[in-house]
Amino acid sequence: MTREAFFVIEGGRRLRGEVRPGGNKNAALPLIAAALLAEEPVVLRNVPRIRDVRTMVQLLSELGASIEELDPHTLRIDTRDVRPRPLNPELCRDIRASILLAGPLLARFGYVEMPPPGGDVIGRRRLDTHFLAFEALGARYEVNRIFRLRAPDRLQGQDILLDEASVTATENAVMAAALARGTTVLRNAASEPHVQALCHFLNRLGARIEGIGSNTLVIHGVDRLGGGEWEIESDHIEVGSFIGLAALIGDGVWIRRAVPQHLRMVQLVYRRLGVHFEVHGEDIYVPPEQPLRVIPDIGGHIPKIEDAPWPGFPADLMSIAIVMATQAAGPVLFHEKMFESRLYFVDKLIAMGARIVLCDPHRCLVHGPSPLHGERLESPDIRAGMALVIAALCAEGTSVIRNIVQIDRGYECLDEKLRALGAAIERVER
Ligand SMILES: CC(=O)N[C@H]1[C@@H](OP(=O)(O)OP(=O)(O)OC[C@H]2O[C@@H](n3ccc(=O)[nH]c3=O)[C@H](O)[C@@H]2O)O[C@H](CO)[C@@H](O)[C@@H]1O
Ligand SMILES: C=C(OP(=O)(O)O)C(=O)O
Repeated sequence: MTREAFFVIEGGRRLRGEVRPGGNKNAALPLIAAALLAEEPVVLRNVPRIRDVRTMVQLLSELGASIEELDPHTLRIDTRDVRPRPLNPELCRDIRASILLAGPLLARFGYVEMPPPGGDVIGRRRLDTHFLAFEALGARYEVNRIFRLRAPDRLQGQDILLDEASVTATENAVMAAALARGTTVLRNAASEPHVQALCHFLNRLGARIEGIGSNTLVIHGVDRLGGGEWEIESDHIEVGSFIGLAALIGDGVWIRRAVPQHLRMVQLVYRRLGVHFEVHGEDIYVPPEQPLRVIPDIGGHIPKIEDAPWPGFPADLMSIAIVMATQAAGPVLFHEKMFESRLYFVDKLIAMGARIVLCDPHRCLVHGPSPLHGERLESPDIRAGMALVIAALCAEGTSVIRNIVQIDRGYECLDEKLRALGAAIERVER
């Protein structure tokens, strides 16, 4: 019988001290996939020990890669013995990032057959942009219950306009184009920190990618990629989550190695909720006693918080910002433009006492502050799960959060980190 894990949280404790975020999940996953392109071993440091990474590692191992854990956060990946084999459908369904195996496998073997990916249930997650890019590079594809991609002749560089700035589609296109014949120009490319990390890592292995950080990438195909090492940066979404938590119930919290360069938009948007944090070199300090108050737009208008591709406000911080808004005085409109079902979790916040109107699947109006009380909750996805943990830590009384397997997908040792800050949170397994 499989055991179920849940969090039991006693709200109302003030948090104080310091916390160190894990490596960026959405960087680790494409970097592990990119190891398939390298003809020599690669070493990845600061790899987060989270479920999604374990699944990705298992997928590569089943393909024949040899993966050694040099220390708890360092992987040495050698893919020289990888051969084209059917991919495990259950593992593919577990994570969205399994689709990231398509680009490197296509570039390396000219053929991929794979089951569809899974990932967070936050709305329909289209893959059309991935196939648009592969087709432009010369691949043919069939999409039935499984995806089949064929490019018997080497992929050929092209000038490609992506129909949306999809993160994983950009990563797949870059990996496929890195070994293509000739030059690819990838327009309307995503430029999130993890996309940039992938491009820099590939360059370290010998790829020739220009325009990193912009929305036009120029990829000069090379004949081979060698080995190399890379240190994954801290997860800016985890940092944004801790800032939110510390602003609500912190008595002074330091976040170490917090990649402040990736938090400029977060800082602007959190300011609308009256939340401030200080940057001290690579660290961030969230001061206590923040007067959480929604700052109206010029003219006294109700402000709006919406997500957008980088350098816009990250979609993965919307749920966190919504919980923050429940404790800030005044009204604020949230417009979730990227995912169709991410906002449904606000029903759980309403059950805890939050004053929120879900206007439609994409918009909700939050009017705080409202005291929250403990509830029995279920975590629908990683970020809503983290948002519910924050709400439970703010609430009066005890909350039970089930389905924390979702939270474990993206946050490493969350309960241990929170306990070290003074939170009353226990992981219970039954
Ligand atoms: C493994 C991984 O890296 N997952 C991340 C990746 O998912 P993923 O790569 O799947 O997300 P995409 O960037 O493809 O798209 C996310 C959503 O935004 C919409 N969209 C996208 C681009 C655009 O210009 N306009 C637009 O509306 C898409 O239709 C989709 O509904 O990026 C998402 C957006 O940052 C994050 O939430 C996920 O955590
Ligand atoms: C949506 C997320 O992840 P994935 O794309 O892996 O489902 C996330 O990290 O919030």
